[in-house]
Amino acid sequence: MPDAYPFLKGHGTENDFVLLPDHDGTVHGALAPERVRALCDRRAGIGGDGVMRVIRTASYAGPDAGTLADYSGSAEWFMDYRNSDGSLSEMCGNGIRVFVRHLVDAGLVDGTVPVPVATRDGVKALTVAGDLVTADMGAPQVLGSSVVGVGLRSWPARHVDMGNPHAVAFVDSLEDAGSLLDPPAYDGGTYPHGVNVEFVVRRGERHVAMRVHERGSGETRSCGTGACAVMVAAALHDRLVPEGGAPTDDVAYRVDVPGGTLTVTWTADGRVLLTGPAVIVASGTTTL
Ligand SMILES: N[C@@H](CCC[C@H](N)C(=O)O)C(=O)O
Repeated sequence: MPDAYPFLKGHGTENDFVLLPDHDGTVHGALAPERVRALCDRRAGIGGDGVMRVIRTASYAGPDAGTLADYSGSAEWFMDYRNSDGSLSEMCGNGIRVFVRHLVDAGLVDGTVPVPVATRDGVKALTVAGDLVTADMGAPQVLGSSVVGVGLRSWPARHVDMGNPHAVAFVDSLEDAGSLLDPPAYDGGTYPHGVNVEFVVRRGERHVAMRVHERGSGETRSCGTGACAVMVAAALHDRLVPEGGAPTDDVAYRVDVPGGTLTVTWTADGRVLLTGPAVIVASGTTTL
């Protein structure tokens, strides 16, 4: 590994990421958890909710490379995503939108046509329209119910899988979840690999607001997969979509997060589309 190597910093609705270009897999080797933690450190590092290595799918040689090899024919680029604690996640909805913003800015893809990107949850298609980037997140899995807790309080939660696990709890006030410095309590039987927990309030018709405690990153200012899980839970609660079914027409919700606003659409053919801003705000070199 060189002494200094390039990085970029970007965010989507203030869910922020360090991007590490390593196109041919020659710069970083295995991305050790302690390096991810150092990069994400907001005082001693660059700061971020996660790290994304920008690597060609065919060049990735990590332990799960066998699965990803199936994707290399359909997606040139792989989003190698890590949470700020160094753990892997299958998917990151804001991250993949920032990832594609970088690919377009750098001239690595043609942003006028859908861009396929490989993730640990399969290949996603991204489209860019001005400031907005839309990720086709595929079909949600609605898996039943659970309970989450903060301190002495607990709430029923809907289990929605967007490639990664979510527990969505409707609350009276976003303040109910308190400071969220510690992870909410959850059922380890339902979520053996941990869970992202969303607290949701209604703001109006097809309009909700949320806070999130992300697995591996703590409370963040936004979570794209979380916004999708919240929208799915809200549309089911509002009976706009039948339990176990898909919408008859496209259904769209505005989802406010502390860092901005996302739009989530559940399409008549059962896919969830996540739309919002995504920007690159800095680039440089780092020795971390
Ligand atoms: N912020 C992301 C989700 C990142 C992964 C998550 N913390 C997990 O461990 O599943 C998003 O925008 O979806």
